[in-house]
Amino acid sequence: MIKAWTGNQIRSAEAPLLANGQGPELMQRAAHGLANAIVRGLLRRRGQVYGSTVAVLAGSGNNGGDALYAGAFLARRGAQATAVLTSARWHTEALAAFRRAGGTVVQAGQAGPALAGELAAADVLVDGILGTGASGGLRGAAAGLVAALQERISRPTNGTGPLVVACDLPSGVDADTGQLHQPVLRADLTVTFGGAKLGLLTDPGAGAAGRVWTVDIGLGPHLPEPALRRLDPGDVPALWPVPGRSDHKYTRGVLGIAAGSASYHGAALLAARAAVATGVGMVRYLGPGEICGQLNLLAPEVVCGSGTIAENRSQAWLVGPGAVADPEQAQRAREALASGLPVVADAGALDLLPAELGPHVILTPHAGELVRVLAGQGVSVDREQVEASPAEFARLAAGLTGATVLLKGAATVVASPAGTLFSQDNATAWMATAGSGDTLAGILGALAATVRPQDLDRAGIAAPDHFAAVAALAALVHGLAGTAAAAGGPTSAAAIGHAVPAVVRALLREPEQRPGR
Ligand SMILES: NC(=O)C1=CN([C@@H]2O[C@H](COP(=O)(O)OP(=O)(O)OC[C@H]3O[C@@H](n4cnc5c(N)ncnc54)[C@H](OP(=O)(O)O)[C@@H]3O)[C@@H](O)[C@H]2O)[C@H](O)CC1
Ligand SMILES: [K+]
Repeated sequence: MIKAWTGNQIRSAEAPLLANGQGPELMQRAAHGLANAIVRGLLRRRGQVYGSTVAVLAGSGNNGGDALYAGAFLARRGAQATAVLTSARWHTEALAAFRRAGGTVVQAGQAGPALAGELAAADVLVDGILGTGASGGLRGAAAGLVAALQERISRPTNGTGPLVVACDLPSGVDADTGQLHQPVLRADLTVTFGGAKLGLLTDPGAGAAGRVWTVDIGLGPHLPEPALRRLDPGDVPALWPVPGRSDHKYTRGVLGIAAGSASYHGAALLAARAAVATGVGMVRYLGPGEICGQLNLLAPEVVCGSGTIAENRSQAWLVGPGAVADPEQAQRAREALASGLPVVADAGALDLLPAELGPHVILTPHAGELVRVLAGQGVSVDREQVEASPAEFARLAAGLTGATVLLKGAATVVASPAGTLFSQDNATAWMATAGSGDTLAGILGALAATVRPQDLDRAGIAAPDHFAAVAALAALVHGLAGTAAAAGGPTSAAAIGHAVPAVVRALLREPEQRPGR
């Protein structure tokens, strides 16, 4: 499990060590970690550090200090290092060490217009302007320089242009929300200290951070419960509802699905097939007879039922996909939402939410649907605002509705009503295709019906976060299945579902054979 904290949590963990006079030692550990990561990057790209050109953008605070010490280390390894001071103040000892190591220093405010071009030609560009002490976005000369660099360095680089390495976080990324305060120089790699920052694992910050590498600087004993968690493939075996010898279909768990409508069949078919592929004791289906007929052909494992939610005993319900303008499906969704059973509420069901919900109800909106969910709670936001700060709005929606909220996106974020966050970044952009969300809903429904609370407890997930963890697990498996189905090219929602069994099989195998490694 990958854990992340807010900037303030990291700073508070650092406080007792600073009070003990260990500040310089922490900075040395951070700088060494940063320099080592850059050395590895240079070796991969050029085969050697000697003779490479390294440009360090250094702000006035300790973030600039870390970057300057790392620059000094690289200069001693034979790199030609240049520091660009973006403020009239700087970290005195670090700059002195940088100069002693042979580094060249320029002031951003005094440099001519050619500076950005020169920096863009370096082998490595280190962004050490702002760290956790930032307030808002870049200002003054730093803002001008980064805006000019943004124009010159296109991302993704496909291996051309400098290796951009962010020191602790890309300057302009809000450590606590992932919001971007432009201009932000998108990094290939972010080397973060003491613990990952929340804003590096949630969009849009995650998109600006590139790969995130955490350097242990000894804050561990002082860190509180993380503000955000990310499940990784290694977490799956402990959480997966692997059937036991004495299990039968009812003890494994039954998922009821009330999805689809006369005019929309596909969503129900995709969700039901994905649920079957995920491994569930049984899938019951309630909905139009034409869809039952198609399910008989495409997923004969699914049992078509009739009557009410209460009359079709299930461990969990999935309601909403493709359920448009269908009063019977709407009635079933309302019943399921009031049943007290775990419910995955997607698409059409998001417009039918009662005033009182609990964490066992998992809402699965995309950004546009979250806008509607929030409007139902009296909060007026637009899609752009949600996309600019998805973690913040997912948490707000969870808090207001009382439900668990899985907000779909490049990095999918899950918020529990208790305020805990998960984020999963396992998907590929090829998965942005119609029906992909229905497949996710089917996977999640199956897991909501089958994951055992005692396994979640044993994995250290507190009861109020159980359903958020189940949603994160579904997002992880959906992302890995989509990545496997796409295999670097186009894919379809049905193909994502088909890929689930093989992905789960591999996840349950020995560690070195797991996908996503
Ligand atoms: N947390 C740890 O365990 C460790 C952290 N390290 C590193 O330290 C930084 C945090 O350092 P800090 O000095 O507190 O803050 P910053 O380096 O982020 O910079 C704050 C200064 O920057 C100026 N500032 C603030 N906002 C802006 C802005 N929007 N635009 C331009 N400049 C801004 C401000 O200075 P002024 O002179 O302008 O007032 C701030 O004082 C952390 O991120 C780590 O990299 C340790 O080295 C290791 C342990
Ligand atoms: K930075």
